[in-house]
Amino acid sequence: MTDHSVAVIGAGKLGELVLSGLLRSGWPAQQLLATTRRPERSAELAERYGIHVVRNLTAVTQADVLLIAVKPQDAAKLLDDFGMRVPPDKLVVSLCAGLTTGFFADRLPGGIPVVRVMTNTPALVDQAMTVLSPGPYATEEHLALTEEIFKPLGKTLRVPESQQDAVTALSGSGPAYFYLLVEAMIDAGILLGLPRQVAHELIVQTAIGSAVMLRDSGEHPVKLREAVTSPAGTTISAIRELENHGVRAALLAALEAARDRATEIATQMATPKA
Ligand SMILES: NC(=O)C1=CN([C@@H]2O[C@H](COP(=O)(O)OP(=O)(O)OC[C@H]3O[C@@H](n4cnc5c(N)ncnc54)[C@H](OP(=O)(O)O)[C@@H]3O)[C@@H](O)[C@H]2O)C=CC1
Ligand SMILES: O=C(O)[C@@H]1CCC=N1
Repeated sequence: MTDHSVAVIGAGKLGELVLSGLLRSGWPAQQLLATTRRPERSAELAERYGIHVVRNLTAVTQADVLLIAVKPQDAAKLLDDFGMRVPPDKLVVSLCAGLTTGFFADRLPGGIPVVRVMTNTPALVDQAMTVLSPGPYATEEHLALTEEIFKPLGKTLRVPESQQDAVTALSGSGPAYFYLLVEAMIDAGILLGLPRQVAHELIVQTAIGSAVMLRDSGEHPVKLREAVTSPAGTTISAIRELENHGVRAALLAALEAARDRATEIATQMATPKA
């Protein structure tokens, strides 16, 4: 276990998931700090996790690693407040969708390393997909430290920063697409006359079984789907309807829209308000 201290700057939904994961993995509470905007949120986190919730400037001064977890739209104001006062020995890790490492480097003193990270909400059950990219001044040592923070929360991968908007569209937002599919399939069970609880249990277990099989078999999804699809059987009747309704095309368009939105956020945030 590292002896580094970590501050989550803007501990909302995602920041809390990261904090709780670090505590589960044995990260000492006295090496964790959090900041929030609202005092009632600070009190809630301090009580729930026994960590120090402090002012941004205190966190920036005291912690070694600063995890920036505010909404992208709040990041410029946050950095206006303390960016230029970040001491030189800190590592800044951005969890913000869309924002580039350049956005942060422009608002920090020269030489501060910046790493861009996209993780996702299955961090809550230590099954996150966390993807890292080095930004200005980030060395192998900084990437390794970032991995040390996120590895206990699930899987980690490194990609060039140019791929991060696509990563955001796939794995960052990805849990939402699966939940939508599950929700729709449970509704279909209701349509077919099953009690809601039964439909829920069938679909959740089918989702878990399919996901574990995809991961553990290493097989291509086409092969796994073909094994379910009997000639003139039930599955192909359903698949014909999915294709007729453009589900595949809808997914391609949806993920492209998510990627484009990430890029647009960065452009909007980089442009100072007139
Ligand atoms: N939710 C998700 O699934 C994922 C989110 N992300 C990224 O994570 C980031 C956070 O998202 P999410 O957790 O959903 O959003 P939330 O709104 O839940 O969290 C943001 C937090 O930032 C706090 N905050 C805002 N301004 C300040 C400030 N000046 N000082 C201190 N704290 C501040 C807010 O405090 P308060 O509550 O007191 O107002 C809030 O708790 C975003 O950039 C998002 O793109 C990335 C991957 C997945
Ligand atoms: O919807 C969003 O913008 C954030 C980023 C990825 C997941 N949630």
